[in-house]
Order: sequence, then C-alpha cells, then structure tokens
Amino acid sequence: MTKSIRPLLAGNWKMNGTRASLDQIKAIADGVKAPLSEKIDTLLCPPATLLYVATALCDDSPLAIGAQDCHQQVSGAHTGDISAEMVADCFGTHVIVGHSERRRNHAESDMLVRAKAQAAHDAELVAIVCIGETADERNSGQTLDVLKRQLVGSIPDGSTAQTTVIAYEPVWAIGTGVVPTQEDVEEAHAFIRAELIQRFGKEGAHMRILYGGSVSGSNAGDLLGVAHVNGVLVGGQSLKATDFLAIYAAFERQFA
Ligand SMILES: O=C(CO)COP(=O)(O)O
Repeated sequence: MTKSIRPLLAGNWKMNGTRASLDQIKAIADGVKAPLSEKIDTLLCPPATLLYVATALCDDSPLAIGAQDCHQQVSGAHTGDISAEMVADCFGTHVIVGHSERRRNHAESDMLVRAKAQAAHDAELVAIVCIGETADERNSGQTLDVLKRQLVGSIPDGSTAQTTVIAYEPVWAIGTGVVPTQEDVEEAHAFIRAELIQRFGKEGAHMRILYGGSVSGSNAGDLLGVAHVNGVLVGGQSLKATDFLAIYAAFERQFA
C-alpha cells in the first residue's frame, strides 16, 4: 500500500530568515532524531542566502536542506537567478519548483516549471513540484481539471519516485489558516495518485504526494491519516523550531 511510502516532512521558509535564524535551523537539525528519523525524511528549504551555511549546520543531522526555486538553465546571463547546480554545489539535495507564489508572482507556466524540474533532475536534485487550484478555480468546479493540467504540464518525462515529489497546495489554503476537509484532501490526493500511476506506472505509485497549506502541529496528525498523503510541505509553521518540531511529533505519533 502507499502508506509504505517513506514520509517526508518539508519546510519552506519562503522569503524569511537571516543569519539570526540560524539558531532555529540548528535547533530543528538537533530535534530531528532517531528513532523516527530512520523512518521519515525531513527537509528544510531556507532562502538561498542561507543554503551553504545551513547545510554545514546540518552536517551531523538527518535534516536535508533544499532550495525554493532554480533556473531552468545551468549557467549564463540570468541576473538574480540560481541554478540547480549551484544548489547542489551548496550540498542542497532538493529544490521546490512551481510554487504557487512563483507561478503567480513570476508568471511561471507549467512548461517553465517542467524545465526547472528537469534542471533539478539533471543536477541530481529531487524536484518538489507544486500544484494546486485557486479559490476561483475551486468554486467553479475546476479543481481536478487544474490539477490534471498542472501534473501533465509540470512533471518531466522520465520522472521517478526517487527524483520527484508532488506537493498539492491549494492556493486558498496557503497562509490563511484554512485547511480543506479531509474528504477534499483525499479526493485531490487520490486523483493525483491515479494520474501519476497512469503516466509513470510503478514509479507513479511510489512518488510522494505532500499536502501543503496551513499545516501545523495541531492538524498534521489528521492530514497524515488521509490516504495518499505521504507528508507535508509547511510554510509559516516551519520557521520556528518549536513549531516545526511539533509537526515532527505528529509524525512520531503516526509513524514511530
Ligand atoms: O506554501 C506553503 C508551503 O510551500 C504553505 O504555507 P503555509 O504553511 O504558511 O500555509
């Protein structure tokens, strides 16, 4: 069953965090301990400015470090961008691509997100490909159509369960404190699973599908109980070690 998929607890710091926040990264790295760390993966994606020092801080911890975006090309005249190779060079192991904030604020298309995921794969990084509908799309009954279009458009051919994670993040649930019902999460995740299996076969059956949007220590347990939820992608509640570790404790109750 898909519950045998190794769960992932991932944090996305977005445009938050300076050197003063390094003590939080250290506290998270120290708090991610055995025995649970032998059963689940943990990941933190700080801003690019902290990547290199964060990976050094996590040297003795199972906590992996990733980036929040990468350019689709390896190098060149792209002022302000970072490449997947640069992330790997800082010992990052993952990169988030296609977050709704980038799709919206930087007009990123499915095709561009796919190219970024491919760049991540080429640099031997795991791509966390984000998808999710807006409130308007949900209210007009288009949720599954949107998810299908984003899945088809944003995930490169040849993706595997090792190289690719899907994050379902309903846009209206991000940063709002509003979480979809368990039925809604289950419907979306089951749909995504079916689409992944149809396209990628056995690999699709084993790809991790994360839920993201207002996840906290108090709702993580319920979310993790939903079929085809193989972990969470956490924004606001990943910034402070105590909040992140409260979610880690919810994983402990579920998977230890
Ligand atoms: O966008 C998110 C993670 O990528 C979710 O953010 P919040 O957990 O703050 O709602």
